[in-house]
Amino acid sequence: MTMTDPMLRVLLIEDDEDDYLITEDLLAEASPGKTRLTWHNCLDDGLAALHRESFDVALVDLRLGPDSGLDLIQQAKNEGITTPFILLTGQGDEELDARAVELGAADYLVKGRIDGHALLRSIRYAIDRAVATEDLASSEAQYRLLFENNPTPMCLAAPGSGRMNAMNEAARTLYGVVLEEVAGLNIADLADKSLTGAPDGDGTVLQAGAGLECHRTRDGRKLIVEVASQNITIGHHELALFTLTDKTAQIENTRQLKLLQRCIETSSNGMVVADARAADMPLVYVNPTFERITGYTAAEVLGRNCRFLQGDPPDDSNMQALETIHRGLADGEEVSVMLRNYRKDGTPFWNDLYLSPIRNERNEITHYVGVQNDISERKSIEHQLAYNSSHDVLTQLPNRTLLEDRLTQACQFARRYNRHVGVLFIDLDGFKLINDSLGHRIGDQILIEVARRLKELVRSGDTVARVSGDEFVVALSGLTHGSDAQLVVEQVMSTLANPYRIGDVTLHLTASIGMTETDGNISSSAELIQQADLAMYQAKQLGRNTWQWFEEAMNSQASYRVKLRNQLQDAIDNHALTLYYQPMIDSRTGQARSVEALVRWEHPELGLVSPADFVPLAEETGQIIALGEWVLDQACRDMVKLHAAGFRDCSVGVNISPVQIRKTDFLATVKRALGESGLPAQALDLEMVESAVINDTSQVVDTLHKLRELGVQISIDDFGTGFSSLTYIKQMPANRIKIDNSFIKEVIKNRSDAAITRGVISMAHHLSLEVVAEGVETEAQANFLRRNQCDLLQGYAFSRPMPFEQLTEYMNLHGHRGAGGSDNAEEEQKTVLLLDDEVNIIKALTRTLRRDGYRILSSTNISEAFTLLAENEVQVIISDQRMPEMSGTEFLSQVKAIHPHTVRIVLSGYTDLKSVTEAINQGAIYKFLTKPWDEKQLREHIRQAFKYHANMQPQA
Ligand SMILES: Nc1nc2c(ncn2[C@@H]2O[C@H](COP(=O)(O)O[C@H]3[C@@H](O)[C@H](n4cnc5c(=O)[nH]c(N)nc54)O[C@@H]3COP(=O)(O)O)[C@@H](O)[C@H]2O)c(=O)[nH]1
Repeated sequence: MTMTDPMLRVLLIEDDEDDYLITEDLLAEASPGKTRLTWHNCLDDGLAALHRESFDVALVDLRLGPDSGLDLIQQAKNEGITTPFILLTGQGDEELDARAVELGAADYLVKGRIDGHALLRSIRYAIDRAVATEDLASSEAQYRLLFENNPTPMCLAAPGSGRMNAMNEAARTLYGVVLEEVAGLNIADLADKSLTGAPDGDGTVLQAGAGLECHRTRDGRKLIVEVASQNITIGHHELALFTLTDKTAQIENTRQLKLLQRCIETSSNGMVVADARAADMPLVYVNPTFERITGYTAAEVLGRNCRFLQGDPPDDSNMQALETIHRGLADGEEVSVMLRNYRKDGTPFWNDLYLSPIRNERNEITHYVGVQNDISERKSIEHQLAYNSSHDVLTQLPNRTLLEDRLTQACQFARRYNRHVGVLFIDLDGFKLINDSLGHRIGDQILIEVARRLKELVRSGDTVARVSGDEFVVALSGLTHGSDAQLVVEQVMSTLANPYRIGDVTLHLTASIGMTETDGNISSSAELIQQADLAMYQAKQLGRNTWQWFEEAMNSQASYRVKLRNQLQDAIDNHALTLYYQPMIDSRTGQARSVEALVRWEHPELGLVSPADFVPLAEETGQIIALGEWVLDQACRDMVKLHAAGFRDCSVGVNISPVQIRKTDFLATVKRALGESGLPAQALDLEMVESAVINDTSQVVDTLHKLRELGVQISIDDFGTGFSSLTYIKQMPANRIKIDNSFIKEVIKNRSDAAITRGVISMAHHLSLEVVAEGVETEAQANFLRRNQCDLLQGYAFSRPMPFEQLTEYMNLHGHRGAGGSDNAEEEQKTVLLLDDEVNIIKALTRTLRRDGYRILSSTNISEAFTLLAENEVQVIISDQRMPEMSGTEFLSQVKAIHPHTVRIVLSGYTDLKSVTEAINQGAIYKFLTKPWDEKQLREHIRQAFKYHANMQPQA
């Protein structure tokens, strides 16, 4: 029955026509005119009708000729026919009834037992059921469609076992599962089994009752899934419905966003965001660094345009930068500018600002982000560097670069206005000495003071510059005449000569000044400085503390010196130097027992160059250090060879420049030379002029003492030409004095020279020093010197300086083949005299010293001691201080005068400081030892005393 056809359309498939007629009657009786019955009498026709037409119900007889109504129903169902069936049979049969229902028949009626109403009721019931079943099927299909096509991935699984019942397409796509696989899956198969515990959702909000799980797709991709489940019943089945929302991308995005936020928050750059669409572009975000740089809090600035940073009134220096910003804003482009901004407290800072537009998907500018960097510190360093590159840090004076600049300007001015420029090159005399001896702190103070005095002296348009350590330049501009510079130089000289008071120290300084002048027509300002420098050098040569004008000839001298200096450096580097040796002859034996090493330069063009020509230059340039080291090393090596040839007692004198000895590592240099060559320290004699210690006492004298302790010998060279001050001689722990050849030259004719020579020999001997006469050219000179007990003679009379190869030959003829210092031979002669009025002390001392094998003489009274000294060769005397006849120091003072070569020691139980100090100062005693004595120490003192004596003595 349809809306268009109100008749009930009934199909009867029945092989018995009577039954058809009966059925027709029954229907007509029960529902007259309301049914339309169609009859077919066999299975095939019935089925064809069912396919062809639409019926509300089909009544099917059980027996259809050879066929069964049940087969028809089954076939019809199989072929998709949904028409409800009622099975008609001739008899009741329960089994048949059940089978019919099983096949989908709506009812089972027994023919002959039903009336029209029952039939109609059964038909209506069958139709209703069919409609209900169809409705249900359609609703099921709708739900399946909804499930299958739901965009949210979903699964249905058995609640207990988790066996998968269904997975919708979204879920299958998500996990990469094909439909056929679903039945074999378990809900647990979706989870990532390598991980335990819930993943970090990074604050992702989940629906109530849901949880996050780590899952894996079939191809191994990791998923973070929000899983929610609920139990549902479908049909009579209890099922769990899982909704699986993929949160992987969302969580990753959240993480990225948070990271980005943290970066912005912790950035060392200030960051601001302004809303480009709101009126006046207010700030909508500032990061903490912005707050730190500017001093404003976010709350104070959000909603405001950031121009408040530009100060009130706005800083004019920002004009150009602001223009760039406005242009960038108008063009929607990025800009980078440097702004002078102001913090909340009003202090300015340099803001290195980078402004960039942010666009939305439609390419519209929505915001501007500004990245700011406080570069105030960098700016100030740049400023400082710029200043330092043109100024001297210590004195704050312009340096050479700025000086040259100013000189160039001064020359331009001079050319234009017909004026002159004067340049004074000032070098402080002996400043290095002050620096080295009093320390850099005092040196620096002096330089600052010099700078101050010079600045005070010149006019404002003039320039005072510091061009190196102790060198200053004064540039005088706009002079009417070049010679006007002379007026200034005199003032400079006298100003600088005023005393310098630095703390407790008062110092006097002079300066050597070179001057030049120009009318401005020069090729470069550097040339002008160089001219003044050359003139200054000339002033130095003239004895310092003076000034000198530049002359053209100085240029060629200077270039010769520069050439020579370079060539000398090559000679040092390429070992083009050589050593000559000149023997020193023992005046008593006539044998050579010492030699002096004298350096020579084998110059490719000039031939053999004398050290007199290049040593002073090397001293000036500092090349003497490398040169001197080479000489020392070579001399030690040569001497070891000479010793090996049998001349073991021969020592070598090496000239040491004051520049060398002042170097703090000089001691180490000597030790290294001795160590590397194997030469005994006693065989090395360092010859130095007395001026080496002048003004520079403490450090140099200390070094000399340490050298003496090593056993190295010290000679005072060129004695008589310098101060010949006894104070210096006393300070220098020397063994020898070398009388300068200027005294020897005329010694046999000139009474003064003879007197001086005799006096020096005598004084030296009284100081237990050996004397060498230099420049002995004649036998007569030699005889005079011998008669006056000069110990050693050196000069052309015996030999000129010669190369080492010749020296060996010379030594074979004139040298002394020494025993090489056999300890036993020396010890046999070692005699010590003990003087003490207490016998027990004598005995105790004898016991102590006997162990060292000395010959021991002793006495308890002074006159006997004098007798013993006259009769015996005594080297060391130990005397008591408190004796009845006279004090020990008095006794030893007398002994010194008579037996100067003895080594004299006081051993005392009490200390009269005054007499002891006097005795020591007069050189009467070598050591002052106290009673009671430490045996070991005493023996060591005596051993040292013998050694000291041996070193003092001319070698036999
Ligand atoms: N710092 C160093 N100075 C050195 C070194 N080698 C040499 N010098 C010094 O150079 C100066 C010149 O030395 P030189 O030309 O070698 O002259 C020496 C002798 O040759 C010369 N002499 C020797 N005997 C005579 C003589 O009978 N008559 C005479 N007219 N001259 C003679 O005297 C010079 C030795 O001088 P001195 O050193 O003072 O004993 C000179 O000052 C050398 O010191 C070096 O390696 N380092």
